[in-house]
Amino acid sequence: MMSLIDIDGGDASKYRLIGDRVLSYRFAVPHDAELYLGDVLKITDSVKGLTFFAKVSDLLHGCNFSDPKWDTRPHTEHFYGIGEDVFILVEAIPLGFVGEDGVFRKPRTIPAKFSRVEQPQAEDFAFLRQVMGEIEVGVMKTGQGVLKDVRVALHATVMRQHMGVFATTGMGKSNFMKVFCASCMQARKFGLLIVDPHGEYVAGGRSSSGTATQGLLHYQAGRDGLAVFTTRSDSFRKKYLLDQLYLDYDDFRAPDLLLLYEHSQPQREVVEMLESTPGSAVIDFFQNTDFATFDADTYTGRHPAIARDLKNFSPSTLSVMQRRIKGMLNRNRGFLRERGSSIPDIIKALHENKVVLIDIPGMSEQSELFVLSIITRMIMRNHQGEDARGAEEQKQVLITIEEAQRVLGSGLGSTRTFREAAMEGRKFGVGLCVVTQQPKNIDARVLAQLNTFVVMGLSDRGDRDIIASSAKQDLSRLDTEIQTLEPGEAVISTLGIPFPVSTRIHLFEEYIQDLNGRPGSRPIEEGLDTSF
Ligand SMILES: Nc1ncnc2c1ncn2[C@@H]1O[C@H](COP(=O)(O)OP(=O)(O)OP(=O)(O)O)[C@@H](O)[C@H]1O
Repeated sequence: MMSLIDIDGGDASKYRLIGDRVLSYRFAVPHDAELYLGDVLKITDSVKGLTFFAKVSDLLHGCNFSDPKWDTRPHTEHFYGIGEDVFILVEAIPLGFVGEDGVFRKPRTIPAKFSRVEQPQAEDFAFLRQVMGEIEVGVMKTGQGVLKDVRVALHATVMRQHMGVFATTGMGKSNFMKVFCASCMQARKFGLLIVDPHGEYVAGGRSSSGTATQGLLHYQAGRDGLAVFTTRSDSFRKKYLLDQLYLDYDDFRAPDLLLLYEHSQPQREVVEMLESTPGSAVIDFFQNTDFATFDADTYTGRHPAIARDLKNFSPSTLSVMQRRIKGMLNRNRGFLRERGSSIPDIIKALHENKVVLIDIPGMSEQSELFVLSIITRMIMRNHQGEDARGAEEQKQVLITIEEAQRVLGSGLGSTRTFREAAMEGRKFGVGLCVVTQQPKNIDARVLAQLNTFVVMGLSDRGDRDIIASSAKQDLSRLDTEIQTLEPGEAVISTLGIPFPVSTRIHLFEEYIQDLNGRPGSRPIEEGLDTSF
């Protein structure tokens, strides 16, 4: 019979590894030991001289008695007592191991039988720290607490390989995105584009639970890493030294209309026909043509080529398109004008590795997608052009798409621009940050392209299953943990970190206070007062 009496005696650990295989460990601990799901433990294999790390994935009651009903018989306690034959069996998932060279590696071997299992000490955290990248988002979580010394940071170089952020509403997605932005402003490793129709990223607002939040401008020490293009009033812009957002007619292409309206087959064909015609020509043609009398053969206006292309379409189809273009101009008149666009400045700021915030508070969902679609297309064209010209250094840009199921769903090709970015972007240094509450409504081919998964509490089993099957690391055994995540907690699976890491995301306000707290940093108001 197995004995749990420790051969080392005294205060030595009674935790000893008894099994099981390369990808799953099992060990027994005393029946009254306090361990929690998600606890990170250290396993010292003194035979091979290796130190393993593992995370508790399950806890079960165990005993050495052959009588299966021992614990339900009357007076059980009286007969047996709760001694060392009654214990807790712990199952754990390996994270990796460190050899004598001090390098952290994926778990490809098994610790020796009866290796000592214990809580890691401060000096052990160096091993976990060495696998982290530059874009800090939180600290490593363990069971009930956190490992304050192990900051979780994503690797900047893998961002072009697309990231997904998955969270049910209220789980802390907005907070995560702001923390991510602040770290990008600090690290300046790639350009990050984010379009905000709610006006909450610039100077804060209210969280989903009603508490006041701060914005990216409050991270005063990182201000050089932020460029804001906004549709807000002159006074707001001047106060915070922001740029005004403009798009011009030539930024527009007919397929952008597909995001704004449902299209019939003939209308779709009109859009496709005009796909590569400059937006200014398309707008001018539709603004100045009377489709009640339009005849391509006798057309004498400024755009004979367009007239020829549209020769075979019915006047009613063309009239509908005319109304839509008028509606599009009306809807977006806050930033869309005939000539003069912010796009070159936006791309320049992205290539200076800044966070570029497009702040369009109060705009409709259609306007948000319209702006995002145009900027995404312009970035893709710019990067494809640079690639063709054989530019020496490839710039990296990450484009955020919030509520991504709207444009990356499995439906019709209404979102070609985004699909193209998802499928081919990485070749040109363009990554997508796909944010959604409903991963199961995202096209599976797009999910398969994502290499970083930030999972923040998904209540729907279908959503969790789809994430587990799409992630490059095995998340299926973390299902219980994902189900029980609290707001602000995440399981992150990413390239460069050899295991899925449970993370307590920083609270944005505390994080920027920490970042701002360096000598020389000033509060936001002070910075503004001295600007004028
Ligand atoms: N890392 C964190 N630490 C502590 N509290 C957090 C953290 N993240 C979020 N919270 C709290 O959880 C609440 C919801 O956060 P947040 O507004 O970011 O959620 P959300 O997922 O963006 O919600 P919605 O989808 O409705 O916008 C807020 O009150 C916030 O303060």
